[in-house]
Amino acid sequence: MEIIAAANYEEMSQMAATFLMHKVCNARKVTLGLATGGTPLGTYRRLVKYHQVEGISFQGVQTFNLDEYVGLGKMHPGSYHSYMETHLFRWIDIDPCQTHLPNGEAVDLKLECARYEELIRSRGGIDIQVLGIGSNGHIGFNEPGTPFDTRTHVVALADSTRRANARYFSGETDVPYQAITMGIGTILDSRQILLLASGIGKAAAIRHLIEGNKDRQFPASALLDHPDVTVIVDQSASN
Ligand SMILES: O=P(O)(O)OC[C@H]1O[C@](O)(CO)[C@@H](O)[C@@H]1O
Repeated sequence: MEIIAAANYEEMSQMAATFLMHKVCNARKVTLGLATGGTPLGTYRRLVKYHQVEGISFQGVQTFNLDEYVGLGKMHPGSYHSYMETHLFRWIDIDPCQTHLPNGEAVDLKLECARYEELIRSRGGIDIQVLGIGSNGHIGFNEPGTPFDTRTHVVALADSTRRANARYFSGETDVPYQAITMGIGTILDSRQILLLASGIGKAAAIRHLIEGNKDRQFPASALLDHPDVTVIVDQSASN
């Protein structure tokens, strides 16, 4: 695991965008695994700039997002479909047929998880998976206690996660109770992983990760088994 220290959020975002652009520019086709939340927003802003200012094309890129809330329509402002459209997809020339998220409105959620898992596999797997980290160590929506070999599945969200994400809704009561998330096993299948952490609220989680003890109660520690993980942390997250 390579740990890179950035001075601040802006530098972390620039480093992450450069890392991703390197892959996009050097391969005819690339599959990115994408995350939501506050952390990757600056990275996405920079990817948009690479397209709009430098003319870099995303036509050879396909994407798979980590997760989606159960019960929210794609157009719901709190959905991750909506987040991705607002912050990235609508501003770049990516083919909409090449952007994938789980369908949180599926009638049969188990079937939807199997479909998503199979789609990732049949499309050749993920080249680089971008991850944020929850203050409790969650990756995607895999909460503490999740076995490290899980595939895409439905999860009950931890109260702390619902509280942390209430800022994207009109209040905590509006935050869904369940989500579909790639499993930890699905994430570990990615050929490369780029984990980003910013802010003092992530410092304890980053310390825990760097300590290097695998622990099911700390989902991010599953990454210790992966051969190609880069972690970019800003100064406040590395304290
Ligand atoms: O980047 P944030 O907003 O701190 O969120 C961290 C993590 O929490 C989630 O938003 C889920 O709660 C993940 O998607 C994200 O990686």
